[in-house]
Amino acid sequence: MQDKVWIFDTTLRDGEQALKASLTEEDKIQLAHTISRLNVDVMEVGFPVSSPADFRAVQRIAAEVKGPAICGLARAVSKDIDACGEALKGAEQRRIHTFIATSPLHLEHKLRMSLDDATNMAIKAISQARKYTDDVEFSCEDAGRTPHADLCRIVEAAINAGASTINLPDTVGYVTPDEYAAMIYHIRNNVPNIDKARLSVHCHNDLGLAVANSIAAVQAGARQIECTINGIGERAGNCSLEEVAMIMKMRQDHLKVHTDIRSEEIYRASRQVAKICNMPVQPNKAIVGENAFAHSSGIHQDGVLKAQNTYEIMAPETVGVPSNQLNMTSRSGRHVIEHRLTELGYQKSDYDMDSLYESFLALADQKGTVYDYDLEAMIYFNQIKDKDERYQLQFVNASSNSQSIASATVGIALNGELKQEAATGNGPVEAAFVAIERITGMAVEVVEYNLDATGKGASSLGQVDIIAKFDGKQYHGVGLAADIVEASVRAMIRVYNLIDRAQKVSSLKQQRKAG
Ligand SMILES: CC(=O)SCCNC(=O)CCNC(=O)[C@H](O)C(C)(C)COP(=O)(O)OP(=O)(O)OC[C@H]1O[C@@H](n2cnc3c(N)ncnc32)[C@H](O)[C@@H]1OP(=O)(O)O
Ligand SMILES: CC(C)C(=O)C(=O)O
Ligand SMILES: [Mg+2]
Repeated sequence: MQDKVWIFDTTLRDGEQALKASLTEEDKIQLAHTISRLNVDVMEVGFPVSSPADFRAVQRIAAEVKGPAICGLARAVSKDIDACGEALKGAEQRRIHTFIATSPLHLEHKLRMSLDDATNMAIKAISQARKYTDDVEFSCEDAGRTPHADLCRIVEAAINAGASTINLPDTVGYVTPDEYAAMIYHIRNNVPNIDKARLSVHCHNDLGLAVANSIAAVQAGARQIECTINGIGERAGNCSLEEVAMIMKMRQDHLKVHTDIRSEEIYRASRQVAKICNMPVQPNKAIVGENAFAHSSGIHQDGVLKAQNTYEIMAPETVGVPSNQLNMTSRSGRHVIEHRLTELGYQKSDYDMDSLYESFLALADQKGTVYDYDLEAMIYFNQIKDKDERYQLQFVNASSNSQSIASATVGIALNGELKQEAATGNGPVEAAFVAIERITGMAVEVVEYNLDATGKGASSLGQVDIIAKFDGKQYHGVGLAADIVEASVRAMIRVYNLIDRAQKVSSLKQQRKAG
């Protein structure tokens, strides 16, 4: 039987500490339900003494969220322990987590006390916490920079006072994996009552080692990892839950431990945390980043199409990602194009791959990603010529000020004939879009609108990216101009031209079927 490693999620405590705006009570409740679906063992959900709102949030989660033990954080101070104990009263399983710093640096400069004083405060706090629950965790803050002998003294005293979990945090993300493992071994071998407690680790990512340190600690005998979804937390963040959980799942053969995490819930939880916490996930983030299961180069795509595990060590579905993604770019090869066209219902006899690939590369070099509708257009028109576009921008005039609604006039050459319309809106971009809608007679739904500066300083160009929906399909338009309204209008006109081309492709397809 393999050992279980407990997963202690602290997204709603340490993770929340890093946010620009604290989470509301409702946000916390929603996320607490999501985190409990991951089947974590313990959820640290706040610091009840810190504010009335945090006290209420912890109290509500304790009453409403079933499954994991609900935990609150408290300094080794009487009023913190009472606040924590009171807030957790409604929980089926409750844990009080109390802590005090033990490193010489923190003792001297922050707490301004000796290790003996800190030890006495810890003993008092743990004994007080035990009046509320049998499940008390004690942390030696900044353990990573604390001499091993000092850690042994305070840990032994904490266990004698009634702590059943001992956490040794690398609070400032300073230590290396071998040093961290050595610390865990030292504590296991030199604290006489250590068998009465579970050893826990809590790593920060200042040097990018939080996950590696946590795994090294597990290999040295730690049996609880403290972590957060997407690795959010103070400064560079905490150890990421999804990464350690998947390391222990995918490398059980080597690590010989397991967790109870329901990995299929990971992606959903990650997206909710990113959204509610307003902390986007970087695209290349392991496990949950947008590119974690995306393949963009021809050799990789060919490999994955032949056998998925050539370039995927885990199936995307294992972490709740619906499927992998094969991006078509100028680094793609013929195999992926053929595969995509087969998925779209084409047979090899419908196109000449060599000439299609040539057009594909030309387009991919020009615009980056090639979409399905581009491929189809290439089949029907062989190549895409901008001069054939139905809608060509002639001019845009927009005016706005802080006191009245904005207005815009747009002129578009439609099959060579100038059409112009004026409209108003909440801002000049909206007004211009309404004017375009009037000219084209078609309403599109803007799903995403992104504005970026290309270049430096005030002379930089505005780049607008629009994802718009029309008739169930999505279209991507990009516009670049010194004026951001013009960039927006150019991006939108691109969308209308893509819709026009898709409509032409679809009527050609029907004619071909009929004839
Ligand atoms: C490593 C970590 O992540 S620890 C958790 C960090 N999280 C937070 O700090 C979020 C919640 N914190 C808060 O709301 C506030 O800081 C409070 C309510 C805890 C305290 O607020 P204040 O009383 O105004 O104190 P302030 O935050 O300015 O200073 C902290 C005080 O706690 C002391 N302290 C710090 N850690 C501990 C501890 N573990 N045990 C006892 N006292 C401690 C400090 O020495 C300082 O004491 P001093 O006032 O005697 O100098
Ligand atoms: C409170 C403790 C566990 C902490 O967050 C840290 O040391 O980083
Ligand atoms: Mg921390």
